[in-house]
Amino acid sequence: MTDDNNPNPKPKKSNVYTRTGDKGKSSLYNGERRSKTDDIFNALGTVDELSSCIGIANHYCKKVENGLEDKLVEIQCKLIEVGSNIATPRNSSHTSKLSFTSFDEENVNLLEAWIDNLDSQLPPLKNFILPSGGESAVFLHQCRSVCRRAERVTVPLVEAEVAEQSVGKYLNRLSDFFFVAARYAAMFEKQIENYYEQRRDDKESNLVKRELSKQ
Ligand SMILES: Nc1ncnc2c1ncn2[C@@H]1O[C@H](COP(=O)(O)OP(=O)(O)OP(=O)(O)O)[C@@H](O)[C@H]1O
Repeated sequence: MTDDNNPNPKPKKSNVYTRTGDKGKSSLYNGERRSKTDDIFNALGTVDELSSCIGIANHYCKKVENGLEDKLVEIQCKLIEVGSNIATPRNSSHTSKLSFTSFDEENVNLLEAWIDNLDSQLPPLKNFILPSGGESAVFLHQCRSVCRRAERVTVPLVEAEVAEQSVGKYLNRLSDFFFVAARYAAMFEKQIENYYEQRRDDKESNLVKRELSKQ
């Protein structure tokens, strides 16, 4: 019997897996093979994790149409470019690959403009915020803290001139964006934001709850 007549043909092998990474090594964008324990893969993996968190946050932002949706997708695209920069060591890659994966500092300026715009609408902050404020806000806070970890694991690569400085700046500014975006999302949904307030009398709770109101 030929394959054409087989009622249950085996599906064609997927190219999702090549098995080349089974022994714990993988490829950088310049073709170099390194252990998956390398700092570069740690940073790439953390940036990828951040993008997944943004996907969750955006799922909730879309439900309420709070206006952050397009920005979050735009950031996910930029994180692909951050990953390409990290995966192409500045100090050991061909010039053509370097220029193709350069990360434009203009991306940082755009984030700053978004931060300024959102922050100008928020009430000023006097206390530490506890991640709170509804579904969109809490996932945006998670994005903020995962982003800070992505920054921590990327900084040594920037210091070693493996990744560009613009990438370090972008991740640093991005956690600030998530902070204001989380507060904005809570305000948009008229949710309660929880704050920590230091009290002298330790019988009293440190928790303060406040609804955010538009400035
Ligand atoms: N564990 C990991 N953490 C972060 N980045 C990774 C990891 N594994 C691979 N990568 C990066 O992501 C790219 C795609 O990953 P993929 O899983 O296809 O690679 P692989 O494990 O080397 O291959 P395969 O899964 O086909 O055996 C790799 O080329 C590498 O740059």
